[in-house]
Amino acid sequence: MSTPDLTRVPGVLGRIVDLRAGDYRDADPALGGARPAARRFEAALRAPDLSLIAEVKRASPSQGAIAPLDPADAARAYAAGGAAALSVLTEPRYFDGNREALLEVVAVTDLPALRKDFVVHSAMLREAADWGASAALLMVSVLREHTGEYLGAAHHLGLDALVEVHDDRELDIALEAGARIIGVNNRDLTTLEIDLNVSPRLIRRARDAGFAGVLVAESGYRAPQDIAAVRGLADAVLVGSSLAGSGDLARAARDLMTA
Ligand SMILES: O=P(O)(O)OC[C@@H](O)[C@@H](O)c1c[nH]c2ccccc12
Repeated sequence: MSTPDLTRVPGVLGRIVDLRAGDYRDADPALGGARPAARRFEAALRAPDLSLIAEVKRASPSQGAIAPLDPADAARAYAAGGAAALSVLTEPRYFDGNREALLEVVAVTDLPALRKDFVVHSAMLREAADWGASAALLMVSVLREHTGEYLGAAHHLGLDALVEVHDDRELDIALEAGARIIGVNNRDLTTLEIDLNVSPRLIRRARDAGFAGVLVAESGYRAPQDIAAVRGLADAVLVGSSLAGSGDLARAARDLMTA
């Protein structure tokens, strides 16, 4: 597999992916044999109502420390609060994530889990599958023209892929690559600024282009009114900070999704 040219990735995102690429520089790129596709993450988001993907997020570059969550406790609380799927940060420096967080979450719930990291090496996908994740995040802002290749690798490993975009050009790449699940990030990861109009706009564009897969609105959702803007448009919302910092994760998840 080829390595994306990370020198073109700007801002905060560029710093994070550089460090991640360093972490995996000597990792074995082999994917191993094909694994069966369970499609559990995708299936969980295909419910008639708007689904919640709740994120185990202890810190972020924009906020610093959010809450010292115990991943297993957080996963149980999110499940009790009605989440359809979970997202677990495994990036260590900026998000205080790690492998153990994902392993603990997978051990205590039946909900499908997404490995949320800055995938820049095929070994990161093999790990995601080995650790029990149902899906991995693939960021078009990082992978660019390699997105299709990484999508193929994820599928080879039996993983679903959440292919993340933030603008029109990235959406075109995701559609062309054959993504089955597309996430639209309201946050510009190069500046960390949030614009809640990005998701509805690009989700409409994807549907107008005939995309029949799953669409996820990501980042910046704090109140039921924010969620209202993507009801009937998105299949799911991905929410981290506002739930993680709430003190009562089950209740916060339930309240946020109540129309
Ligand atoms: O904490 P928020 O604003 O609810 O956002 C959650 C999630 O969308 C965000 O953590 C995220 C979206 N894409 C990413 C890529 C890498 C790291 C983090 C992210």
